[in-house]
Amino acid sequence: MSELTILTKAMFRERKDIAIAMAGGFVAGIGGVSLFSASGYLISQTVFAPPLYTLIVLISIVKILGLLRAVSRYAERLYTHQATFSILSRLRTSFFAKLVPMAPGRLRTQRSGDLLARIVGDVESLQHYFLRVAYPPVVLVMVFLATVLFASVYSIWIAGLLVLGMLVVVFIVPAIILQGQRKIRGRVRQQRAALSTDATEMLYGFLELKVYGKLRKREQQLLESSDALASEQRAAGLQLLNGQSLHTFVSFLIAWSVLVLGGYLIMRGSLAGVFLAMLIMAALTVFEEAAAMATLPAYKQDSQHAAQRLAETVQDGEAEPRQPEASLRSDTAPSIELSGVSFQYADEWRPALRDVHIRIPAGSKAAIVGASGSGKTTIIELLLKLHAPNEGLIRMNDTPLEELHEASIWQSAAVVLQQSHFFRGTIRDNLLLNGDMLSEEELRDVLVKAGLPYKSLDDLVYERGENLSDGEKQRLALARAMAKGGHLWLLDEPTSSLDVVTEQHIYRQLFEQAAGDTLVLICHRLSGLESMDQIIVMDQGTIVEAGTYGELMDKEGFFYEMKQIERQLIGEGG
Ligand SMILES: Nc1ncnc2c1ncn2[C@@H]1O[C@H](COP(=O)(O)OP(=O)(O)OP(=O)(O)O)[C@@H](O)[C@H]1O
Repeated sequence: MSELTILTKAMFRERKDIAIAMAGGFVAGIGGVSLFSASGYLISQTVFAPPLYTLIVLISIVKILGLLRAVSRYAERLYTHQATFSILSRLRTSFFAKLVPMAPGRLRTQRSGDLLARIVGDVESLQHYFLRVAYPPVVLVMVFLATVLFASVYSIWIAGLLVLGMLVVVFIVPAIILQGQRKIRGRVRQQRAALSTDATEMLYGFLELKVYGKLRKREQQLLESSDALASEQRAAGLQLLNGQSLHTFVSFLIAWSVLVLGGYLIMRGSLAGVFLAMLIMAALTVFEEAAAMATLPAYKQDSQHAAQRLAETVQDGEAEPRQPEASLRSDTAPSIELSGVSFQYADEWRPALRDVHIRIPAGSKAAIVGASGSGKTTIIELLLKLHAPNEGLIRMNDTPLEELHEASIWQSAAVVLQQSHFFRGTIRDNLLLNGDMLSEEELRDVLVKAGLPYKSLDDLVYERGENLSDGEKQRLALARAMAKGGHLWLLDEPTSSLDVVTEQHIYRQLFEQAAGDTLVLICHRLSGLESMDQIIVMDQGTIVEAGTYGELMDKEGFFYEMKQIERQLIGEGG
């Protein structure tokens, strides 16, 4: 139950609304019982032709009780829902707050469709915990006890029968339903996760599936997943209906038992006959109030499982690191030093980086080149503190990275990652991710510098930048970094989809803006690296060469070889 602690805490914060809701629920509950009991009594009384004023008083009481029940039920609904939505918003913010720091690490390893279902569905299903699991039994027991107390005034036996009925509907029937729901709900959740993964994959991979002629097969698979989910849901629904029927059966059984017992007590002379209808009506109404107990197990199962999965999502991941106080100075270009850095991704069998030593003086420009998979991106991710090295030390401005608050690094850095994400909105929205206060003029200027002079700030960007070419996406990502600025530039293959002419134009603008800043550029193309202060050549997680362009060419080593191959490929000659 520890996963539900966060829920309990959120509920505690809404204690005022919950207390009002409970008061409302209690008054509505006993109002209902009193209303129907009074009606039963009124009907019985009419047989004795009582004086008119007695009937008037009784009818007025019935009317007042009806009104009281309606008003208090309204208050109960209003406050329970108010509390539920507040709890839900607290849960969402607390869950997302925990999720954000782990985004680069843990979230990448999860199936995105299933994760999406978890984040949205599981948080939503927690809203039922208060409304359908924690709240109803408390109010119900209060109403039951009040009814039992009321019944005991007339007959201790009938009161005892009601207690017995209460125990059965509050504990035994839900326990039976829970037993059945446990298995079925587990299967429903599995199928739902499978369906959302299949749907997400089909949505994202639609074009590839179509081109490779696999769309039909995937559609079939999706339909099968959907049918399987529907059939499990049907089974769960049926089981729940059976549970509700059992509940209704027990309720009627108790009401009939009250009738039989009441008849017996009347015959024995220990109960006045005029009260029998009242007691039967009280029994029927109080069990009707208990209808929520039949659906409670299903909601309990769902909320408990949702809380457990959410807790797993945020707890099993890389532990949220406690952020140190020190900040990277954002007003000057930082120096960078990696000494003996090794790093291995969690589920990988070989290290991505092995004993890497790099020194990038403040304000200098370094290019990292090397074969695909040689660990270049990993270096940028380590510099951004998205992961921590397994061995060795990374320093910025001579301060170890673990002593620097990660947000201060992100704030100082202008970053272009290999895959940038674009949001639905306009070019302007996508440029101003940080809400930076740049004028229209400055934003347009940035677009021109990044090689997008033909784009307007109001041009629409579809979800994930679907309406942009790969080259446009890269230029928009560069424009975003330029708009943000900073004294540390971390650029991971920012121009790999661009033609050489556009690339050179952008580099000129970029280097002009970054003059005096520290810049790390990962690139595959080796042209234009002459101006870099150092070039680091990587292979299989290690540095095989480092030096200026001239030094590396003179050395005729790894870089020289790569350059020769590139020249042959593009027919540059000489
Ligand atoms: N998130 C990850 N989880 C597990 N392994 C990873 C992850 N990212 C990268 N790797 C592995 O780490 C190694 C280095 O990857 P990295 O992305 O740093 O290479 P790279 O030199 O930037 O490659 P490329 O030029 O293709 O972008 C590769 O073997 C890769 O499979």
